[in-house]
Amino acid sequence: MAKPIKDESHKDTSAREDILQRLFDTVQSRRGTDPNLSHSARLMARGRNKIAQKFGEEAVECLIEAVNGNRKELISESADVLYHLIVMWVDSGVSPEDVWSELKRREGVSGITEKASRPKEKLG
Ligand SMILES: N=c1c2ncn([C@@H]3O[C@H](COP(=O)(O)OP(=O)(O)OP(=O)(O)O)[C@@H](O)[C@H]3O)c2ncn1[C@@H]1O[C@H](COP(=O)(O)O)[C@@H](O)[C@H]1O
Repeated sequence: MAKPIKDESHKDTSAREDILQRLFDTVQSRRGTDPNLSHSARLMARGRNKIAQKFGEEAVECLIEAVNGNRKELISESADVLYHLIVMWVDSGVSPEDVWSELKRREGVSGITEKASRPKEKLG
């Protein structure tokens, strides 16, 4: 039998948001600095397509580790994905608060309920 659903939305997530916020602030501070001294600066200097390509590559590496059941490597690749996602946010002018707000807006709404409420596509 499936486990009952628990509401976890009351839990304090500030520590998790903190490290991502700090990483975001660091990457943002690297914008326009010497690409020889900062990997983030080098990546942003190479442009949005390169940033997106690197994010995609890291995401694929991450899913390969998940599919293969390699927990340790999945953790490492997940950190790479989050770093490259943050570089993409900085480059695109998206702040962590923008994303947290969207997640907060969705809190408590089951994906199943949300999907069922979408307008049905007309056939034919
Ligand atoms: N979390 C990370 C992080 N994760 C991965 N990487 C780097 O990402 C690079 C990925 O290497 P790849 O060979 O895959 O990519 P590439 O060098 O772009 O090469 P190509 O694929 O284009 O050939 C490596 O150099 C990693 O060290 C990171 N670089 C920086 N950070 C964080 O960002 C902060 C600022 O770093 P700098 O911008 O370098 O000062 C650091 O203090 C860290 O907290």
